Formats: sequence, structure tokens, C-alpha cells
Amino acid sequence: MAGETGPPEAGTGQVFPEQYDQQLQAKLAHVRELFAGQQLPEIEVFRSSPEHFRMRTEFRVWLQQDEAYYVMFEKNERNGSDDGAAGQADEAQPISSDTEQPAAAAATEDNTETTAAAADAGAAAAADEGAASDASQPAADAEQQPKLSSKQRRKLQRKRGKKAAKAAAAADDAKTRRFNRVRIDEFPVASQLICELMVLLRKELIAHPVLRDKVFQANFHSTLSKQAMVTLVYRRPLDDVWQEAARALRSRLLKALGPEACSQLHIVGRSRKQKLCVDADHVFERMEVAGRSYEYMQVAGRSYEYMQVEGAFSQPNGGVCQHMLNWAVESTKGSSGDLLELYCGNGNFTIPLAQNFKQVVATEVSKASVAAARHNIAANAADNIFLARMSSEEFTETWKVKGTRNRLAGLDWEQLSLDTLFVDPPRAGLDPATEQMLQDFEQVVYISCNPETLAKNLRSVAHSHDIVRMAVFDQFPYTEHIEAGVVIRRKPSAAAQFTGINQARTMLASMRTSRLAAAPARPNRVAILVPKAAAEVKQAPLLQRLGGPDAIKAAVDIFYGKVLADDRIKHYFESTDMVKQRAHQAAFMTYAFGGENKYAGKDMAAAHRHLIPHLTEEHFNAVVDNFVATLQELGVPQEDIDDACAVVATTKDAVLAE
Ligand SMILES: C[S@@+](CC[C@H](N)C(=O)[O-])C[C@H]1O[C@@H](n2cnc3c(N)ncnc32)[C@H](O)[C@@H]1O
Repeated sequence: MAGETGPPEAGTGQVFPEQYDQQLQAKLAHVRELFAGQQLPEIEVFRSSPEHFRMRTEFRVWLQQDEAYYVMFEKNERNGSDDGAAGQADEAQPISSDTEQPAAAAATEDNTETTAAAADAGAAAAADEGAASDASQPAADAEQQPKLSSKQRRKLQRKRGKKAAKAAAAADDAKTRRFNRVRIDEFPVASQLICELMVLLRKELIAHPVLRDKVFQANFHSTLSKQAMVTLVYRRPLDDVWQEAARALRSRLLKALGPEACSQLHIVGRSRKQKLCVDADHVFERMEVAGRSYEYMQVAGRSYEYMQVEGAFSQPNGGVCQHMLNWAVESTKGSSGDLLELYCGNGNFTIPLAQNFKQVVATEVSKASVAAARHNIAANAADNIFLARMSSEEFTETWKVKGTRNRLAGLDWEQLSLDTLFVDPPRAGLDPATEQMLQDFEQVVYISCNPETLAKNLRSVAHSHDIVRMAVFDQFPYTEHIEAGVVIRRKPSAAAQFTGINQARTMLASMRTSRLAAAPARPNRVAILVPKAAAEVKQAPLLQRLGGPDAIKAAVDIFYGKVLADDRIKHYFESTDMVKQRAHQAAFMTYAFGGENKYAGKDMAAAHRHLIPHLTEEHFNAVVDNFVATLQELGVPQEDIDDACAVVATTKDAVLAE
């Protein structure tokens, strides 16, 4: 490897097997630090192969007269702030091409858009002759193409549209500030197949002007099953001549590699708003059944086949992905009920996990990934998976009210018992609403490429769930990045209290509340309990219909006023700290009626067990009478009082310890 900008920094695409253990230990220590103060089980550690572990990688192509090189970009130490494009890169590695390349070349969760954006941005910049001294060079390269002046930017905007101009300028700016270009001749972090392809492809680009002309990016994707795909991104339109040349390229590459090294090869050409394939835009990863001598790919004793589509997400480290699948399958063995999975990608986890559940509901936002997942579900004969294309945000919103959406048509919430949640989000972790949703599940399996966001998301359920299993998977050797997996389960005390309540919440959320539109007008003095507009509350959860957490607090005050005046039960509260009691009750009701879980008190059985004389049905009914009287006094419609009583009724067995 030679560096055009001086000797490359240690680590640029190289491997250091002798440092592997030390680096892994440092990453492990960092993960422990992030979870300091929390009770952790022993952390299971899954190592990577020390070299040739990456199944996909991307490079910029640098053209110089008749020469072609692969280049990647390293952070410029002087201007290396981590804002912007590189910070948005996926869970890949800072030293490998798909994280450190700025803007257009950085890989995101859905590389399709990124690669297309790279093609668009490159094409736009190249079209501006005034901006590039040599249009055959990578348009965004700081040395070859100076920053665009404002006049040039305006011209570019007129010619190619605002969006493309912005992308080209952002790539330019980002790279100028933050990156040094480094030439890459060897890249031993990549699979053996990619390493061989890199050498062969470079010779081909040098030898064939049609393939070389205005190419600016080369993406490699390989599988453990020995299939490969090369995507070449151009700053010019592609035509039949290119397609013919690509076809010939594919034959020569296959011949040179030999069938032992590569069983299938596809070439994809991308340019602005253009994609041509020779012959396909996907590869098939295969996981052989136990007993066949295949080093990595054995999942729970049977084999799975996955279509991996060009540009869509796939786990970069094939061997480590294998460990992750096995771990997830083993961790959920013996689970009861059904599974909800968000961020399911191409069904990587979904399909092997389906064996542990009656029914699986899986969602994913990327169109390409969903298409691949549908194929993979059918190809692996998994018949208990319901798949919907939705963002986690959209799903969470629907989940809260157990509502319907076109994309969830056919899903019957009442028939499902979604006790387990599986998430594998991008680096940013869970959005706030999805984070809040964690508390609705008995068990959550969280796979994360960013332990920082993992730790942050799990803090919100530390009071209600225990971490019962934890693992680190070294997907990204020689970088500071590491993948982690955590299984959390509801604490036993919390579990007893939530069993009935959760059923009631599910039932209530699925009730049609349109009758509210006809709700009678309520007196002014209970304004706090009156939702703003009937239209707004038509489909609202019970808590909202009752006026929200503040209204519950007010209702709890009135309720205890009545309880303390009720001869049937007032003696139970003689030595009770009523300030605390009111706060506990308000938090409990808020959660039970569909709100956030901030209840930190005892479960229902434990909270009432010590009461002498023991509570009877008569006492329970007295509490309900006061509760109903409170809601009536506040003008709550009878339908909502009935719904609220249905929730209260679910606590009866625990309160009376029946
Ligand atoms: C780390 S990948 C995991 C994919 C899959 N579990 C696998 O192992 O291949 C994260 C996935 O989340 C998807 N994604 C990103 N943002 C999302 C969102 N807001 N809602 C739903 N899915 C999203 C991406 O398209 C990507 O497929």
C-alpha cells in the first residue's frame, strides 16, 4: 500500500492480529463503563476472524491519465471534527472505506440511496466545467477540484437543481476540512474474494477505457457462499456500449477467479438516476446445515438462504453475523407468545428467530430490504411471519392505540400476544417513542452497533427490567466500534402487577372510541378532564380521554378525599403517608390507563398483603364505588368510566390475593 498524501496512518485497511486481543479488551472495558451502576450478567464475547472478515466495502476510484487506483479518506487530524457525513455513517468502521469516506461515499443503512446520491452528486459536479479542472477526476476531491464559488454554485443550481448542487458542495466542503486521501492497493480486512477482485478489477479499469471513463466509485460485496457483486458508479450516462463492456468484464473476472473462488458474479453500473445490471443486483448468502464442513455458517442446526440486495443493508462481518444469529436464537429459546421485530432488514434475524415463536410481526423501512425479506421468508419456508414496510416511528404510533393502517391490514392485535420485542436499530438507537415502548414487553432482545445509544435506551427501563444476558460481537476489528446484544426481562415484582393490566391496556386500546363524539357536554368545573376537541379524541387512548396525567392527579386527590371519609375502608389508611400514597396511585393509574410507566411502588399483591383485617370483596367494591363517584363528579362519560373500571377490575385478584 502506498500513500499519496505521505505514509498512511497505521490502520488504514490493514490488519494487526497481534493487537487484536488488546483492542478487544479495551472495547469490552468501554462497554462495561457505559453500563456502570447496573447489575450485569457475565458478558459473552464473540471474536472475529482477525483478517478477511468484511463482506462488503467501498472505495473511491482515482483516475490519473491511464492509471486507476482505489482511494479512501482518512480523518484529517487538524480538522477532524466528527460532524456531518462521516458521523452519519452506519455501524461500519472508521478506518475502512465505508465509514470514513465523507458525504456521497459514506455508507448508510440503505446504501441504495447513498450510492445513487454519490452518482447524482458526482454527475452534477462534473457537469459544471467551471468547477472542475479535470472532469475525469473525482469531482469532490479537494486538490483537483477547488471549492465551488457562490457564483459557480448558483450556476450549478440552475443546471442540475438545488439538491444535487448541495450534495456536491457538501461532499467538497466536508472532504476539504476533514479528510486526507489515501491510496489503497491491499485491503486485508475485506474477504479473500474481494481482495482478489480488487486487484483484477483495477487491471481491467486500466486496460478498458469504456469501463474507466468517469468512474468514481467501486463497491464490492461478497458472501461466505462465494458469490460477489461489484458496483461501479459513474459520472456519465451509461449506454449499451458500457453494458457490453461490463458483460465482457464479468466473464473475464469469473474466469480469472475460477469457480472454486467465485460461484456467481454480478456487475452493477450506476450513474445519475440510472442503474444497469449484469446480470443481477443481488447475491445469495447461504448457511449450510450442521455436519457440512463450513467454518462459520451454521445456525441452530439448519441452513438458511438470504438474498442480499445491492445497496441495502447486510451485516458486514459474515462470521460474526453467524455468532449473532446463534446467540439470538439461543437466547429466545423457550419464549412464550409472539415476537415483534423492528428494523428487520432483509429478515436476517427474523427468519431463524421465527422457530421460537408462534407468530412474528416484523417491520422495516427500506423498500429494497423489505423486498429482500419477502423473498427470504418465502425461500426459507417461514410461514409464521407478518412483514410490513413501516418506520419504527410509524409502527410505534400505531402500537400505542393498537390501531390499524393499510400496511398492517390483516393483523389482529387481539389474537397476538406480543411479549417479546427484538430490535436492531441504526447507530442512532431508538427514537423516544420506541424507547418508551420497551416497557410494554416482558422480554426485549436488543442488538446494537452502538453501545452508547444502547446504554442510553436501556436506562429508561432499568427500574422495571433486568439485564439477564449480554454479549459483545466484534464485527469491526481494529476500530473502536463493537456490536452488542442484550436480553432484558421484566423484574418479577413488576411482572405480577402488569399481567392483568397489560391485558386490559390491550383490550382498551383496541376499543372503538368513536362514541365519544357523541359524549355529553361536561360542566366547566371539570375542564381539566375535558379533552380539547371531540375530533381529537375520537381514537384516543383512555388516558387521553380522561384528560392526561395531570387530570389523573386531580382525580386521585378527590378519590382519596372520598376514601378517607368512607367508614368501610378509611381505617386502612390511618398510618399511611397520604402524600406518597397519592403520588404512587397517580403514577400507577397513569400507566394502567395507557401512559408512561413511572410507577416505582410495590406490585398489587405485595402492597395489600399486610393489611389487617384482610381485604375482602366488600372493601374492593368500596374502593371502586369511590373511584366511580370521583369520575362521575368530574363529568367523565359513562363509557370511559366503564373502560377505566375494566382496568381497575384486572387488579382485583392481586389486591385480594385470590
Ligand atoms: C442495523 S440494520 C439491521 C438490519 C437487520 N436486523 C440485519 O441484521 O440485517 C438497521 C435496519 O434498520 C432500518 N431502519 C433505519 N431507520 C429505520 C426506521 N426509522 N424505521 C425502521 N427501520 C429503519 C435500516 O433500513 C436497516 O435495515
